[in-house]
Formats: sequence, structure tokens, C-alpha cells
Amino acid sequence: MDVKAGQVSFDQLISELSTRLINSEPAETYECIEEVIAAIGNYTDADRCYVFEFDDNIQHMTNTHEWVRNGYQAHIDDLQSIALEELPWFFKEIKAHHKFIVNNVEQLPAEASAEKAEFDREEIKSVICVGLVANQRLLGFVGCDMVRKKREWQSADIRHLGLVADMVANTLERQRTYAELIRTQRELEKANRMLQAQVAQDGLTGIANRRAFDERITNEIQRASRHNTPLALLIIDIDQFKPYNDHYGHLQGDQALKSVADAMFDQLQRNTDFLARYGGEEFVAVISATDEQKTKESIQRLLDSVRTLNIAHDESEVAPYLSISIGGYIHTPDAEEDTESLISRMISKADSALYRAKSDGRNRGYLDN
Ligand SMILES: Nc1nc2c(ncn2[C@@H]2O[C@H](COP(=O)(O)OP(=O)(O)OP(=O)(O)O)[C@@H](O)[C@H]2O)c(=O)[nH]1
Repeated sequence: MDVKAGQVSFDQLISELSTRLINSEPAETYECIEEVIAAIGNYTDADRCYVFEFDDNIQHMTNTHEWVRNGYQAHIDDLQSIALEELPWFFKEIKAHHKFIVNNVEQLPAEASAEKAEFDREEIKSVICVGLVANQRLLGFVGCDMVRKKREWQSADIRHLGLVADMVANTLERQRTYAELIRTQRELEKANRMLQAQVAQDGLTGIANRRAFDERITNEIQRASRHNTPLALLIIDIDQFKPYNDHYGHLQGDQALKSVADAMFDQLQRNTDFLARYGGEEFVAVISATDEQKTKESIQRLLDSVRTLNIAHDESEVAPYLSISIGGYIHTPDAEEDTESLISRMISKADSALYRAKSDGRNRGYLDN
């Protein structure tokens, strides 16, 4: 093959390989680079062809890809994380010139004794390496070894390997950017999840807030209407909380609100139960797949849970401790019913039951249906 024809067919090979690399999915990139170095190894009649990557500060290098001519020794496994101190002359040369070309390993200068020993170990007679540079950063290098015989590297060899180096460097850079993108995306997703949780959570008590309640009641009504099962809505209000605040102070009032929320939350542990702070000293509970008897038992358990907290309330006209009143409404939603208006109706029914409980002396719960 004459020089010109060789150049044309090499350029064609490079162009095909680079199209493959450009179109490769990130997961296929590794394999694609393997194919590239195999093609170059074969084309240039080398005995070994490889890619090394540096760490961020160019203190270590690792052999990431290797092609070896049939019958020759592979070295990728013993060339992992090689420190600068192990091959100082090589690091210095490649950093300074982005090239490392040795026609005859026998003629290496005295200061390259560590490199000479390493090349002898690998039986290398001639070697050529070209830096992988992307965005003015040296990422690593691609190289070829001659083991069979010495070789006088020609300017065409340097040019060929330079083209391959450009291609691999751009691919690695693209892969790094992609990995960075994925990492940023993961962080964003995590931040989003945390934000979502915060958006649905009441800041003081840590239980669900009104926004989360709106979402939950809508879903539960739709589910109950599909399964034709009753759904209970309870409105829970702390009794005589204004005198409590006035007497014990707002901070202690906050503490009492938290304790009441915790105690009620512990009572509603089934995954069909849901408790939210509705606003101020008012809470709301949704109990799905229930019936009148079970709902009454839930109401009683909620009243008892707050009573057993035994939070002193000297100003209460109801009891010597902080108590709650509950109004509930139980209903089997119908697929024909409009969810929005059903929610309003359930709230208004539960509210009037609560009003009756308050009027009848508080510290009790009533259920309408
Ligand atoms: N400490 C504290 N108090 C709150 C908070 N939200 C609402 N409140 C208080 O809750 C009290 C509610 O008082 P009212 O609506 O008059 O009712 P009440 O005194 O509980 O009387 P009844 O409900 O009729 O038994 C008000 O004093 C509000 O300031 C809060 O986040 N922290």
C-alpha cells in the first residue's frame, strides 16, 4: 500500500470508528473504545495498544483498556493505579509534551531507569504514547508497544495515534459530563423528594398538613367509591385551648399541640388511617375501610390517648387535664358523587357533630351518618 492510499484508508477507519463512538450509548462506550484500540493495534501492526486514565491531579494512572496481539502477554491487571513516584520520568514527559516516543528502549537516558525496568518487565522494545486532552485537561493517554521488534516511529504513526487520542479524549469527556449530569440529576431528585415531604408536612407537629389532607381525602373517596366501602372523616379540636395558651403561654401551648398530635398519631397506625393538622388547634383524621362500630372505637381511642397524656389544664371548665372533642361523619361514596362537593359535605357534617360535642360539654366525640 503506498503512503497516500494508507492514509486514506486509515482516515476512513478513524471516521467509521468515530461515528460509532459518537452514536454509542454511555453504557456501550467502554466496549466501543476496546474496539477502537483493537482496530488501531491491528492497523498499525503494534503488539499492544491501550488507554490509560490519570486521576484528577495526575498523581496516578490506570490502564483502563488494552488490546494485545494474539500470543502476547496482557498487562492491564498489573497496571492499575501506578503512582507518579513509580515512573517519574514518564509522568514528567507526558505532562510536558503530551507525547512520549521511544524508538529503542535500550537508549533511554539514565534518569529513566524506573521506566527502563518497567519496559523490560513488559518486554517492550519501542513505545509511543499520545496524551488524551479535552478542554485543555490531560485525561490520560493512548499508546502502542512493540514487543516483537524495535520500531522507528514515523510522523504518520504519531498523526494516527493523535487522531485516535482526540477521539477517545472527547468520548471520555462526554462520559464524564454524562456521569456528572446523572449525579446532579440524582441530587436534584433527592432534594425534590425532601421538598415534597416538607410541602406535605406540618412544621410544628411533624404530621401531615392540610395540603396533604386534601390530596389524601380525594384519593380515599375515589378508592372507597370503587370498593363501595364506608369512609370516616373526623374533625378533632382541642378544648379550651385559648385559656390554656393564656395561662401557660404560647410556647407551652405549642408543646401541648405537639404532644396531642403525637399521641393521636400513635393511635392511628393502620395504613388505612390518616391524621393531619387542619389548622390552629384543629386536626382531621381519615379512616378508610371502616364501619360505624370501628369508627366509634377509633374515636374513643383518640379521646383516651389525649386523656392519658394528662397535660394539666387548671383553667379548663371541662376537666383538670387537656382534652379534645371530636365530630365525625361516616359515608359510603357513590361513583356518581362529585368528589369536591362530597369533601365539603363531609367536612360540614363532621363539623356540626363537633359543634354538638362541644355544646354537650366537650371531651367527647359524636358521629353522624
Ligand atoms: N400555642 C399555639 N396556639 C395556637 C396555635 N394555633 C392556634 N392556637 C390557639 O388556639 C386557640 C383556639 O381558641 P378558640 O378557637 O377560642 O377555642 P378554645 O379556646 O380551644 O375553645 P373551644 O374550642 O370552644 O373549646 C387560640 O387561642 C389560638 O391562638 C398554635 O400553633 N400554637
